[in-house]
Amino acid sequence: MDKTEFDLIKSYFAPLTSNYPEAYSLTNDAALISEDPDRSTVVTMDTLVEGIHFFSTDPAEDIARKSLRVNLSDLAAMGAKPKGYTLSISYNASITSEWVKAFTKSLAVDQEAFECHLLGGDTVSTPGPLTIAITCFGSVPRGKCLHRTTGQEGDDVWVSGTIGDSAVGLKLLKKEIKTDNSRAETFLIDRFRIPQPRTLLGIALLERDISQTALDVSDGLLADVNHIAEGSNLQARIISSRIPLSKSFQNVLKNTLDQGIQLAATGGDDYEILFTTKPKNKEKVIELSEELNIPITRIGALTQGKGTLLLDKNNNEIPITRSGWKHF
Ligand SMILES: Nc1ncnc2c1ncn2[C@@H]1O[C@H](COP(=O)(O)OP(=O)(O)OP(=O)(O)O)[C@@H](O)[C@H]1O
Ligand SMILES: Cc1ncc(C[n+]2csc(CCOP(=O)(O)O)c2C)c(N)n1
Ligand SMILES: [Mg+2]
Repeated sequence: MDKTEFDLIKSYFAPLTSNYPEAYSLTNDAALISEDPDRSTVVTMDTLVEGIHFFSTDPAEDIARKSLRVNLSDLAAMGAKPKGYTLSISYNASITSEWVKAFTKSLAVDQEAFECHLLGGDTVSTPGPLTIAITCFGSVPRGKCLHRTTGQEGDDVWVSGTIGDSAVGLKLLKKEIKTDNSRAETFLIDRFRIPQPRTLLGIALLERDISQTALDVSDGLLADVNHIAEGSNLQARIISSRIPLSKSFQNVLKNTLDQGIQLAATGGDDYEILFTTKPKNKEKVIELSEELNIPITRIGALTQGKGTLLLDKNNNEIPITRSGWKHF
């Protein structure tokens, strides 16, 4: 690294606070967050570690986007509007100032797109892998948010976007599978590297009272829906044929689609919103899907019982050995 930590902060990080005066251009020890009496602040954090969450060969721009966007996805799952974030980077010896320049340039673009600002952070060195930790702040109407524990018996289970693209993108990057369809390959790898937080969907679900129960799919669809099942003391019944798969996913896995659906249901890194609603809200969900131009698919329901079942067309349970990512 040819710059000191103070040079990095001044050259690359301070400009990211330019639309947030209470960060004082990173010249103080900390920043302020002014409170709005009508809103509650939502806070979440996610840490990304090289080799665990991304590859050292991923472009700096994509590592930046992924670090911020996985946090924005958590805010969306709470129904929150993004506001700002703090950023801690543990640099190892392979990181150059050119890398930091590309990383912060990409953050600037996302800040604009998602209307959130850098508030502060921390800069350290590490003998270990590059590690990026972001704490993100957002806001909701005072005291109101989407929960994991409020599912009701008879609720429909819905999911945004398509599921499983990232898991296939990861397998392509790891060369565990191959395809000669280069357009599909690029699409799937982009889905792995560049999550699309469903910010407007989360806000609309909460503010229009369409749903009170949601989370974002990060570990794996079945593992994550099970948080809602467990938290709500109910059983989630997911119909395997209803899980939305992209054309690229289907094309690349066309010879092994049965295993492919299991990969989609458990692979993780989707960053789509999974939510439940009363069946009477079906039309509102369909209207919202059209308004936001995001596919939203009904994939199952909550019933009396325990746990999460993946069901085939004949309502028989499909056995699953691993429902999602586990760090240990
Ligand atoms: N080390 C920790 N200390 C305090 N709270 C934690 C810690 N780890 C997780 N949590 C809290 O536990 C809850 C669940 O966190 P978890 O990381 O499993 O969910 P998530 O962030 O939605 O998933 P993912 O990390 O896969 O995106 C959150 O409320 C989170 O703030
Ligand atoms: C290089 C590489 N190998 C494997 C994966 C898969 N992966 C890692 S963590 C995680 C769950 C979400 O993380 P967390 O629970 O920490 O938020 C998933 C699906 C990846 N993203 N990158
Ligand atoms: Mg987390």
